[in-house]
Amino acid sequence: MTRTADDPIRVGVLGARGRMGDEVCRAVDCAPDMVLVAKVDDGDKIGEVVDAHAEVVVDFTHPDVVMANLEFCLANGVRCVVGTSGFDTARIDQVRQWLGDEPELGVLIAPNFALGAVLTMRFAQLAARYYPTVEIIELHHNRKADAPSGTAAHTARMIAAARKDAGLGEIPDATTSAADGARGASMDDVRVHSVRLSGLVAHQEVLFGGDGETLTIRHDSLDRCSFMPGVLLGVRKMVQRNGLVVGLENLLDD
Ligand SMILES: NC(=O)C1=CN([C@@H]2O[C@H](COP(=O)(O)OP(=O)(O)OC[C@H]3O[C@@H](n4cnc5c(N)ncnc54)[C@H](OP(=O)(O)O)[C@@H]3O)[C@@H](O)[C@H]2O)C=CC1
Ligand SMILES: O=C(O)C1=N[C@H](C(=O)O)C[C@H](O)C1
Repeated sequence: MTRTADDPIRVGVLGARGRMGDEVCRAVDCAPDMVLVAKVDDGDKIGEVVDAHAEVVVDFTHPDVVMANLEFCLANGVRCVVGTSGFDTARIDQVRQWLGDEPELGVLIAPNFALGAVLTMRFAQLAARYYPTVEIIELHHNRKADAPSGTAAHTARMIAAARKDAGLGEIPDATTSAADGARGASMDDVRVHSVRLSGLVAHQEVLFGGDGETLTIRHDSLDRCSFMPGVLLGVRKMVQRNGLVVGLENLLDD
């Protein structure tokens, strides 16, 4: 279907009964320039998004199913805004391959849609070159499916790239662990510690250490509404943009 600027964006939501999906359905319902045309959860047929002529699908499902969802949407001409975690370099390359050399569809994969989380990652990337040591602590509700968080993995990747550009070597660490996991997981050679507690939503600290000083950058999502402006921005941008975008930061200054 061809769209005019006045047409509301037809949005489908995958994972619609989940914590994030439910919030996204409400945000889309309240957006004057969007219409919610399909709500799909586990056990429903994903083909509903095609039958309903969704232009953009928002996926907040599970790392185990998101790739199949993406493959289906792209094969059926539906643009995608993806919040689901679990995207490593291999998955990102696969999505790029599905889109092809001259993409006619757009996909946004955003490890975190909260403005403060995006800024935390940018600030961490800026600070990384100046400090010999850095570790990440991510803290989430205890019903989260995966660890470490997608945001922490992305932050570690950004820090590792900045350290490499600055010619910094391995992070010095003289500790011998007496218990498995005591030093967290190594993501791109950056230590990531995952805390899971009821009562939490989504939080992250990036700790830098130098000579006689530390710098801590912390972000807290206290409510899932913190993700909604980013999700809606992603939908508005990706309805008209082709190709793969990884990270909301790449759409903020457009
Ligand atoms: N990028 C970001 O800013 C954010 C990303 N996330 C990520 O989003 C994902 C979802 O998080 P959250 O909402 O808390 O998780 P939930 O478990 O609350 O929601 C996921 C929903 O997806 C459903 N589902 C499972 N498989 C399918 C499928 N094949 N098709 C459609 N729906 C399916 C689940 O159903 P059932 O329970 O029956 O299996 C569930 O209702 C996670 O990967 C999380 O890390 C979360 C917050 C912010
Ligand atoms: O599961 C969550 O809740 C979140 N998941 C994303 C992640 O894995 O980074 C984003 C945010 O941290 C909330």
